[in-house]
Amino acid sequence: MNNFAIQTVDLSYNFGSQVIIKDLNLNVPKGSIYGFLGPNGAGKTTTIKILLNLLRTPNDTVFIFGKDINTHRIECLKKMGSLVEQPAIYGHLTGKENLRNRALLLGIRKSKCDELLKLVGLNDAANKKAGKYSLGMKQRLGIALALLSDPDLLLLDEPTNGLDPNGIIEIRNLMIELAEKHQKTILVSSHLLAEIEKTATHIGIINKGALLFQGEVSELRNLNKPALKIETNNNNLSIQILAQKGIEILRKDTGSIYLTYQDKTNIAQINALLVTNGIDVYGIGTENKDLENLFLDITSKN
Ligand SMILES: Nc1ncnc2c1ncn2[C@@H]1O[C@H](COP(=O)(O)OP(=O)(O)OP(=O)(O)O)[C@@H](O)[C@H]1O
Repeated sequence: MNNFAIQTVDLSYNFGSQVIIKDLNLNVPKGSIYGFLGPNGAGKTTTIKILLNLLRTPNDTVFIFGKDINTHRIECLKKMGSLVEQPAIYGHLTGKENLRNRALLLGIRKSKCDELLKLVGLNDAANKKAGKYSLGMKQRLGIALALLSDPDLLLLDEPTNGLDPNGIIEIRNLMIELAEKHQKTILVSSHLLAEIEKTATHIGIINKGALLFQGEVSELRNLNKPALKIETNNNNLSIQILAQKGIEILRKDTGSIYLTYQDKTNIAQINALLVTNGIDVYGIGTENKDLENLFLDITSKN
């Protein structure tokens, strides 16, 4: 029994001679909200297009719910809904008409459109021209269109790009509802960790086409060990004293030094060590690097 909605095996992709995706092994668990993160140009959209079979490689190794996309193309595509780049919306039609047109094409009952308008919070704006929708409303209509065929898996490429804080919260809540109440698996790309970490259960971090981290959000947080921040009257001498005792100095800035520590007792020992060596300790406390900085650290290393 395969527990992954998406699996890729050593996926690679070139545009001409430029390597865009390198040996990418994505594992997106069923039922997860998988935050696919990376700076601009990292290869997120290209990967999503490969997952949707819009771009193909000579040796595609993409499995959707355990099925090889090349040998089970239609079956795989039926399981997927997507929002990539701009949603395909007709501005001169209302939100409801946009959905009904697509439903007609796909042979889906009309009542499904009303259900979806409600689900994405566009009930009140159903009869308004979509051209007059805000960016956030357009994105939500795009998600409703992607949901028409009732796919198990949604691929959303930067759905919150350009949205104001309210629009971002609405999309975030919608994704949580879709995963928790409707058992959808969602892969959502972003270049901002802060936007994803509140929603995602799993994270994959990509840069220059290579996967740098993949795991549960808690595993990413565990990488984020807190540091002990100390301010003294003589930071250089303090560093020497600490280093002689084998304590690892993480970094220093103009006023403070940052080091590793184990627990509260250890903090007291470090303080005592400095004081007994004649150092005046002005301040000592723990500090967590925020996840955004951790993300920058990870992506700047390759
Ligand atoms: N059609 C194309 N022809 C040539 N190069 C391309 C093409 N599409 C994308 N690229 C290049 O592939 C790389 C990855 O682009 P991609 O759009 O997948 O990144 P991304 O992570 O989605 O970035 P963004 O957040 O900016 O959308 C970039 O260097 C881009 O210039």
